[in-house]
Amino acid sequence: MHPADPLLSVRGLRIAFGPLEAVRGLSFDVGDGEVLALVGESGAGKSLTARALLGMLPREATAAGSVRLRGEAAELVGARRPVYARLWGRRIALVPQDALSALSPVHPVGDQLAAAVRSVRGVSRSQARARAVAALEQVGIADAGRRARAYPHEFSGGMRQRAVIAMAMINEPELVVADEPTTALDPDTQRHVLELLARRREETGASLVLVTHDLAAVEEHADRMLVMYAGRAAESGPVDEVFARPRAPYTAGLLASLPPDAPLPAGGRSRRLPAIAGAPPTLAELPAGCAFAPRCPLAERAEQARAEGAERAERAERAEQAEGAELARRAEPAGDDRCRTELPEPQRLGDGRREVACHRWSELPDRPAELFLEHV
Ligand SMILES: Nc1ncnc2c1ncn2[C@@H]1O[C@H](COP(=O)(O)OP(=O)(O)OP(=O)(O)O)[C@@H](O)[C@H]1O
Repeated sequence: MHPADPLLSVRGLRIAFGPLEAVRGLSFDVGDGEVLALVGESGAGKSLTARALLGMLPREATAAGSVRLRGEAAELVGARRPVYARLWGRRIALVPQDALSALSPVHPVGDQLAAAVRSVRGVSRSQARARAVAALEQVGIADAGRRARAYPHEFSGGMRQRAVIAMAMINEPELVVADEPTTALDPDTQRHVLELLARRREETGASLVLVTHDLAAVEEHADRMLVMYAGRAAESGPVDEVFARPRAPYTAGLLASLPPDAPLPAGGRSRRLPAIAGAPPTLAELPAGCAFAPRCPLAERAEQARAEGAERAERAERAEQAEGAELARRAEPAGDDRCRTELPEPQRLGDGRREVACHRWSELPDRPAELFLEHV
């Protein structure tokens, strides 16, 4: 890769379990110091994508496509363990969902951090130890010298997650992949841990791929977002632009279900929010065209228009108005069935920083949340 290339470049990534494809041709870049959020409902393929970047896919998964890290000669998709072992901690690191799975229960936390330092740098035991204590201090663990001697089970959930962030950052990797790093925590701790992750990222200048369901966190901490649906990108672009004007109906539906900042109406204890009806398809039942079509108000509107057009044409035909039938057929340009039959490919919009994979993105109204209100 050229020095001007992005730090990470993913092209046509596919991840399958036997005949079932969970990630179906995903391409994206991550620039230096950039925070890219991967969002989308459960099962969209976010975690698998994150794990593919780290060479940590489940054994039974097969991967195809390309993952390149700038400066690495090796193609990382399908790379053998020694290739990744060279990168782990030094160039790429994981902040997992579950801190306990990342920490050994039988060694004090400080020893684990020190071992991580020594695995990468030729420093003495006492230097590594000092570095471990400093790393715990950097993530806001008070009395770090004493706490370094404690075992993971002696830490609270929030402290463990901080320790895992310290571990991921200790050798200042260029790319950190955080897979739902706060889901196991209570909301207040979630906020603090995310802020900490963002601060450490900034201090080290690392790039971050953040897998999350939390759109408020995306708005606050990410530069760009990639919205995934059924293993593909529905939309991607700078966070402020996507939030201000989503282009894919799926993104619009996700954003519409975010609680608004405005206070509740007087006397109201809750408000009904627009929501996307239904659930994503399972891997075994992916629809032929756009996977979102069965839940998409634009696809539904087109379907209706098509049905009405066909009905009018039929009526005209019955009345032997051949000309009328032809006109009725032509009068419904929005009524074609591309959504149900053709997989939408990502298209670049404007200056190329945004992409959308939707046949009907140009039909999305200015206030798309209203499209989803009908489904509440
Ligand atoms: N080891 C596995 N064997 C079979 N299918 C799997 C395996 N791991 C993941 N999958 C399937 O791949 C799809 C994508 O999973 P993935 O965990 O990447 O989704 P996700 O978007 O991260 O969801 P969540 O937000 O719930 O973590 C899901 O349908 C999941 O059931």
